[in-house]
Amino acid sequence: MRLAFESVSLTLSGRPVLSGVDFTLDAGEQAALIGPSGAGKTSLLMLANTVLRPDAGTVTIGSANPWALSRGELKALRGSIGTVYQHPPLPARQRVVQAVSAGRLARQSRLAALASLISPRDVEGVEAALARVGIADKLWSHCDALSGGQLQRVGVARALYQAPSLLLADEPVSALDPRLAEHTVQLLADDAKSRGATLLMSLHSVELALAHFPRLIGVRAGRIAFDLPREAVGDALLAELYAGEEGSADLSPIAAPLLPRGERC
Ligand SMILES: Nc1ncnc2c1ncn2[C@@H]1O[C@H](COP(=O)(O)OP(=O)(O)OP(=O)(O)O)[C@@H](O)[C@H]1O
Repeated sequence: MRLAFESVSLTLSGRPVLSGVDFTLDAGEQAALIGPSGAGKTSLLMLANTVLRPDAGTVTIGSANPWALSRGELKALRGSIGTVYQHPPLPARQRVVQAVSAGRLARQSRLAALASLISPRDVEGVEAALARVGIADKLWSHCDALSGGQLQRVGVARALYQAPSLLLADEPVSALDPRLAEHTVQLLADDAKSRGATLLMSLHSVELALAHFPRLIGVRAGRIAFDLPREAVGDALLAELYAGEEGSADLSPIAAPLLPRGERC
């Protein structure tokens, strides 16, 4: 599914967050969003999944402007967009099987969705998605009994189960150890590729972005700083992108974003 931003601007609580954002991902294309904390990566992803509405400019998903659609059409469009959140918004007492099943809710009638929330119908399918992220044993656990990393993997399994045409991921591996992070980014990239889905993923790790994505979009202070094939993203460009980040003076431009979020704040 194609995703296009044209001169998109966003203001939140009276504060300009994004301005003049232009880029296009063709159907099946994959790109990583990188940039310093507070640059606007999450906001951009929330515009792409229609959680936020732009103040100016146009977001086009497939061939549709979501904000020109009827309620029913918008619901259908949202069903074809999957988002992996850094902190998956899962109710504490919900069971993992229900959380993952919910990935397909938007595609069901209201009645079927309600019934499946109470008693998931495709337990095998959900278990298979959980197995892909290594936590099939958590199928019947409550979400509040999981670690942060396990919760992130539930969020990934939910997106895999949904199999959306446009997959958006916001720091989906920030709570995972390096080996699991590597595996999970590869899993999402392979899954999107095998289905011809479009993938846009924000990452603090420039190393992961360079290793797994053919195209990198750098965001700084609410603007696109660069949008280039990975071969063209060198140290000087990265140093400029992350200039002023705490600790960046002591670290190579590549190493700085590799540090876990908490250690950079
Ligand atoms: N609801 C809000 N009201 C006002 N400002 C907001 C709101 N949400 C985010 N912002 C601001 O918008 C800017 C962009 O935030 P955003 O979360 O999109 O950045 P980010 O690049 O994803 O950051 P990080 O890498 O730390 O997650 C930040 O300066 C943030 O403080």
